[in-house]
Formats: sequence, C-alpha cells, structure tokens
Amino acid sequence: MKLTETHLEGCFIIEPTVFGDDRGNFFESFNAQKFQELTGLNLVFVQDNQSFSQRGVLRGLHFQQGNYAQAKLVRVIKGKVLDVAVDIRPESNTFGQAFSIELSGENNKQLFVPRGFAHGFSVLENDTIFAYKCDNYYNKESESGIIFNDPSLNIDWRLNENEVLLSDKDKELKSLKELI
Ligand SMILES: Cc1cn([C@H]2C[C@H](O)[C@@H](COP(=O)(O)OP(=O)(O)O[C@H]3O[C@@H](C)C(=O)[C@@H](O)[C@H]3O)O2)c(=O)[nH]c1=O
Repeated sequence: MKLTETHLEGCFIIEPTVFGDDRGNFFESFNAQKFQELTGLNLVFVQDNQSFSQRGVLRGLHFQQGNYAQAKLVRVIKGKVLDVAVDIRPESNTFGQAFSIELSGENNKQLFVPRGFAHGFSVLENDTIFAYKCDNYYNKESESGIIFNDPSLNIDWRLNENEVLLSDKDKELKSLKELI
C-alpha cells in the first residue's frame, strides 16, 4: 500500500498492493490498521456507498455542511472515472483549487478526500461501478454542492458538453463564488 500526497494538503492517493497470479488478482481494498499507519489519521468510516453509471454521467460537486461534513475514500471497482476534489476550506492556502485523477477498475487507485472538500466525478466508461467509504452519515438537510462547470474552477471533466448527464439536483447547484 502506497500513499502519494497531492498539492492539496490532506488529500492523497492510495495504491493498494495487488497480488496477481494465474487466476487473476487479489488486493486489500481497505485495511483500517494500515490506513492509520500510512496516513496518521484516526478516523472511522461508518458508511459505504456504491453507484453505477454510464459514460457521460457527472455526479457532483458535492459536500455536506457543518457537523455532517464527510471525509471520503473513493475508488472504482469497474470502469473508469475522472475523480475531482476541490478544496473549500476557507482558511486553506489552496482554497478553490481542484485536484483530478483517473480512477479505474484497472489502476485500482483510491483518492482520500478530506472533510472540507467538494467531490465529484465524471464517468468515462459505460457500466462504471464507483464505491466509497465515508466517515460520517448521509444527512439530506446538510447536502450542498458547487456547479460542475464553475468558471473559477475550470475543471476539464474529459466529456463532450453534449454528453454530460446531471441529476436535476446537480443542475441547480451554484458557483463557489455564489456559495460564499
Ligand atoms: C449520497 C446518498 C444518497 N442517498 C439517496 C438520496 C437519493 O434519493 C439517492 C441518490 O442520491 P444522489 O443523487 O445525491 O447521489 P449522487 O449524486 O451519487 O451523490 C454522491 O455524489 C458523489 C459525487 C459524492 O461525493 C457523494 O458523497 C454523494 O454526494 O440516494 C442516500 O440514501 N444515502 C446517501 O449517502
């Protein structure tokens, strides 16, 4: 298991050790002890989520507010996404900056998105299964988000404009500037 820092403090990439053999492969997708040793974080993941999407789906950028803020450990089981974390911690030197990474069922990379970040992903392949662990429960009333094409973030989602499929909720999201 390997950890690589990103330019956003507290947001990092985790690559599990994959054991391949004639049958295929095996890896520990999560190990609490190793995660704590590697990251120095003492958090407890309390909810596991999974979504299934076709190419063109864009989910995000989402976060929960206040006491319901969530850290997320995200990965792709099958297919491919461009995963994006945006630092919206008001006191941060990198406030308003985004980090993007391709996560796939082939590279098995995971992204740790700390509390205080907005998170989203665009789906680059059909039949993509996305899975993630959260350190706080879902709370509908605390849901918030930033519109995916916020000009101040200037994120290249690697989709054609006419293929982007958003939920009704995500179409109504505001820009970061409007939120603060
Ligand atoms: C996120 C979530 C949704 N739901 C329900 C609400 C709704 O009826 C249905 C679909 O919810 P959404 O449209 O919000 O799903 P989705 O757009 O996939 O939301 C997710 O997007 C990614 C980018 C994240 O980072 C996640 O934290 C989460 O916000 O599932 C839960 O029951 N528990 C949950 O934890």
